[in-house]
Formats: sequence, structure tokens, C-alpha cells
Amino acid sequence: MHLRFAKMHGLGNDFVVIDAVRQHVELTPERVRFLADRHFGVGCDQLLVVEPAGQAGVDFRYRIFNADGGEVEQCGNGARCFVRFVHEQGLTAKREIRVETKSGVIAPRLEDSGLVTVDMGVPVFAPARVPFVSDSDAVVQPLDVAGTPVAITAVSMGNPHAVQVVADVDGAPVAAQGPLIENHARFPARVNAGFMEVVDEHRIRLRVYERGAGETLACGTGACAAVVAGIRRELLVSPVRVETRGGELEIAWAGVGEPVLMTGPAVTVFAGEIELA
Ligand SMILES: N[C@H](CCC[C@H](N)C(=O)O)C(=O)O
Repeated sequence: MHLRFAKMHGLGNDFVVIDAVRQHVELTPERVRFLADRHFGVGCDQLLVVEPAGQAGVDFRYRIFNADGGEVEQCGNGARCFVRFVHEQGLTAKREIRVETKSGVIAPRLEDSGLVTVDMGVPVFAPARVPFVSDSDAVVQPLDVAGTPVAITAVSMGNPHAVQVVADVDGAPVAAQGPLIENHARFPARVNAGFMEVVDEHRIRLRVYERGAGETLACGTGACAAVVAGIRRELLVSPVRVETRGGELEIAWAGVGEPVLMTGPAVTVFAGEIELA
């Protein structure tokens, strides 16, 4: 199968983006893993597929696959690249689009500044909907991580996140704890593990060990999850600048029941073609 794609990134969280509107695309987990492989394939954290809208009132459908081949519900950095891609490819002339994902509709908008703002929808804290196995709905809960009790906030941005506060993000046990939290039995769909350092009430530093991809240079939904967790823990006040290893995001949230707005860059690195077995 011949495939045209774009290589893009949002703050170093990188993507292979595929137009499945004008080309026939048949993806399998094996093909996704090959495309994502940084030695044998193209290389990316996630693969993003642009499909025609499946319902009225939206412009496109957006499918997201982690490097491990699994399809997931949401990708924030990818949403910013998505709107840049459909614009650059002439798939739409709109600067704000409504996009159907596995976890609902999001609305990315190309700003005059060249940045992209995305309405990422309303965060969900109910454990059963994260999903997080718990008989409590407390904002902060102890999670036993290989014998170490870690205080986490479980929250869904469409995809599941477990956010903890650390004193120093550079020294945080991301490599050691990340995989253990990602695959923790209390997260039946696995989970993205966030490590947040609070600089002040309007600024954090964040690292995320992503479900199905490992530590990435930035995680858009992870930034949203960290900020809403910090606001609910009364450590943060909206808006919040999130410093990731790949650069900065601006996150705004008006409170429980309200959508999260994320603003940041989206970059096209190159266009390519590949023949898939
Ligand atoms: N690893 C995530 C998907 C990608 C999210 C991240 N790249 C973002 O920008 O939100 C998950 O399994 O839920």
C-alpha cells in the first residue's frame, strides 16, 4: 500500500499524519508499529489519521494510534497539528474546525499568531469514567507503586491520566515509576503518568510518561490533566503556563463542568511517501 504522509510535531511530541480523505488507508497494529519505529520506519510518538466526518456538524474524524499500535481516544498536541495539516493540505479553508474523536468532539482553531487553540472538552474526574479502580472520589488518592505510596489525581481528558506533584521535575522518577503507573492494575485501560512541579500558581513544569509511547517531550492532554488537577488541588489558578521539555503550552480552565482550552504551536517538518507491505 502506497502512503503519502506528513511528519509533524507539537513541542517535540511527534506524529506521522495521514490523509485518509483522499487516499485509501488500511492500517493494522503491525503497520502502525512499523511507521512509528524510529529505526526501521519513519518514527513518531503517535500516528494521526484524518478521515471524512462520520456525523453531521463536524468537519473531520480524527483517529489516533500510539507507537505501540493501540488506538486511543485523544491527543492534544496532535489536535493542533491536525488543523494545521488539513489547512495546509487544502482539505478545508476554515480556520476553526470541529473534529470527531473516539472520546467526543474537539474544536481546534488556527490563531492569527500562528499558534493553535483547541477546546479540549470537559475533564472527567469520576473514577469509573477515567477509568480508575477506586471506592473514593477524592481528588488526591494514594496509589501503591511497587511499595511506594504515590499521591495521584486521576482525570480523563478523553484519555486517562494519573498526575502527581513532585518537588523537582528534572529529578522526578519518570523512568522508574512511569511504566509501573502506566500498567498499574487500578488503571484497566492503562494510563498516562504525569509528573508536575508547581513553580507558582500560574506556572508548572511537567514531564509525562505516556501510555503506549513512553516519555515524550510534551503531552497536550497531559498538560490539560495536570492543570485541572492542580486547580482542583488549589495549587494553581487559571491560566497556567506549562513548561514541557519541548516548549510551552498555555492552558485555561474556568472550573468543574467547563472545557479546557489549550494553546500552543504545531509544526510541519516534511512530507513523505512510503510503500507499506
Ligand atoms: N499516549 C496518549 C495519547 C497521546 C497523547 C499525547 N501525545 C497528547 O498530546 O495528548 C494515550 O495513550 O492516551
